[in-house]
Amino acid sequence: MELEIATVKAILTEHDLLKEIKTNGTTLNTGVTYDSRVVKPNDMFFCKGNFKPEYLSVAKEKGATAYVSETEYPEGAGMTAVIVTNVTRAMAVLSATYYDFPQNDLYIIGITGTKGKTSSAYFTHAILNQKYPGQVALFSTIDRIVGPKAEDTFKSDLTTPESMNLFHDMRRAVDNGMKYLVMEVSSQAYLRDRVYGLKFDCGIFLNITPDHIGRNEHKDFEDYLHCKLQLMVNSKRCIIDADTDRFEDVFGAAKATTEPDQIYLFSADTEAGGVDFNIQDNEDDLAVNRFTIVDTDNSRGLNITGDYDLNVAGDYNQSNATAAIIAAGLVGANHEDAINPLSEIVIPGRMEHLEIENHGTVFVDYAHNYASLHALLKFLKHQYQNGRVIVVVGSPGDKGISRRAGFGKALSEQADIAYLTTDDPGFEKPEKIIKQIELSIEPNTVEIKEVLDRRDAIQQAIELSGSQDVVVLAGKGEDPYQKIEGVDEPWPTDMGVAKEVKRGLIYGKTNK
Ligand SMILES: CC(=O)N[C@H]1[C@@H](OP(=O)(O)OP(=O)(O)OC[C@H]2O[C@@H](n3ccc(=O)[nH]c3=O)[C@H](O)[C@@H]2O)O[C@H](CO)[C@@H](O)[C@@H]1O[C@H](C)C(=O)N[C@@H](C)C(=O)N[C@H](CCC(=O)O)C(=O)O
Ligand SMILES: Nc1ncnc2c1ncn2[C@@H]1O[C@H](COP(=O)(O)OP(=O)(O)OP(=O)(O)O)[C@@H](O)[C@H]1O
Repeated sequence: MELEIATVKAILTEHDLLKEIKTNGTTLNTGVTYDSRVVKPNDMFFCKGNFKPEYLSVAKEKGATAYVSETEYPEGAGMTAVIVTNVTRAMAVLSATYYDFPQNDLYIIGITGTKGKTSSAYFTHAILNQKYPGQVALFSTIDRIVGPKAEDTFKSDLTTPESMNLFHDMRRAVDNGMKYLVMEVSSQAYLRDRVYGLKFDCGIFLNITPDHIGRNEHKDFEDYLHCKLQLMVNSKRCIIDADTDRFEDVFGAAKATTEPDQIYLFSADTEAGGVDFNIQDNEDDLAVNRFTIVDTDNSRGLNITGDYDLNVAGDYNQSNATAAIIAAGLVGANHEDAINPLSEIVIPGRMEHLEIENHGTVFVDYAHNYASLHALLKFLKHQYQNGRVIVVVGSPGDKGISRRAGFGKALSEQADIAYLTTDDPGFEKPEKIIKQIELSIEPNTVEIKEVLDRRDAIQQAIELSGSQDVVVLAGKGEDPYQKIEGVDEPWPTDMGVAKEVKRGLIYGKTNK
């Protein structure tokens, strides 16, 4: 792979991003990076985000010969300086060029929504992989799959990677023979130009509720919505959950660039008119999640109507699965292709459960804002009508401030006992975060217990529970870290702790 300076000039000019190029005579770069720690000789270095000029000095020392930046730096003297109007956009278009436009060899399905992106991505991947084995890549919050071998699956750092990593991983996927890519598209991906210039073959919009507002994220809800809508604007086909808040905005964004016959709507409201597919909920308890997709408009020609059993509980997962079934249906997967993968699928950290004799059933779930915690607790409360809903939850520091009030509200509405504890406090004090959640709990609705140590909180919640109760460990899913003051402290996962407690209860000792 290489990038000629003449090509850099042409691409940046085409995208109206070039201010000037001050060349040091180098005409070709053999590598690209935005991290001085991994620079190799003759790399092109991108100065982005919370960049510090000393990183450029390090990059130069290690042999980088060109840099791309919005301003010229004395530290870059002697290097080719590519000065641009917007460095994250420049990084996106130049990364696509460097990796030789892998997107052109992939059918790309992008999924956005405040909740359900990962679940829908796993459902879509599973169905397509059944139809086209070994040809479907997945870029999700949990895993990235870029090929059929074990070494082609690895953990993700971000929901949607930085553009350079995105195109790098797409190239790997294409070289490994992948033909389809299912990827989550966070609002941050648009805010930070991670998918700038990318056209999606199919875009899915699931839902929107307030989240991701605050420092480092969106300035307000309208900005959050605006970013999410960009997936509809940039998709050739659109699938929309018609039950979403702000439906008219979402539909409007889709219609702006997509012909009506390429927009597919579905609804969990069986009475809803004007949609292409209705979801009929046949049974949604913990053992069975059974639904039927009813086609209201046979002219769409997809062979996906019929009954489905979903292995992941939660009525909201019927909507996530329907979006996935339609998306896969658009590239040839039919009802038969979808039945088995959906009836077997397991998604790490989503609705994982553990039975503990004489104590409650423990659920580990990634619910970490109002909408998801509310949906989860409402579902479980309905399932465990004779028991109590005991929730262990905290809220992360340094981001998603609105989640704190959201947790308080969801707990007030559905929980019986709440253990307020630590979850990725970052540079904030967990006791302060806990107080903020507590202040949002309606008086006399929930019994509140403050237990700062998450391990203790989980243990106490399980020990307190009786056989009819449900214990919900919310927010972390299968996350193996606690983020504390800039350090990722290893965490045995919520399920790991629950299993330890179970062993302790069985063998008469705890493993603390
Ligand atoms: C606000 C935000 O999105 N920031 C992302 C962004 O940060 P940044 O560009 O400022 O980078 P930085 O890590 O502060 O460092 C500045 C630059 O200096 C470079 N550097 C740094 C140190 C050094 O020694 N040398 C060096 O060159 C870095 O490589 C970087 O290019 O680029 C970094 C990668 O370069 C990301 O890790 C970082 O994500 C942070 C950690 C983050 O938490 N992002 C969240 C908000 C996020 O993106 N979430 C969404 C949504 C998830 C959801 O829907 O739930 C996601 O898509 O994951
Ligand atoms: N459609 C939905 N509506 C409401 N809640 C949902 C929905 N889908 C999933 N959830 C809840 O949200 C949690 C997270 O789901 P999932 O990981 O699929 O969403 P996500 O959009 O990828 O989340 P995030 O952006 O936080 O990574 C689930 O564990 C479940 O509790």
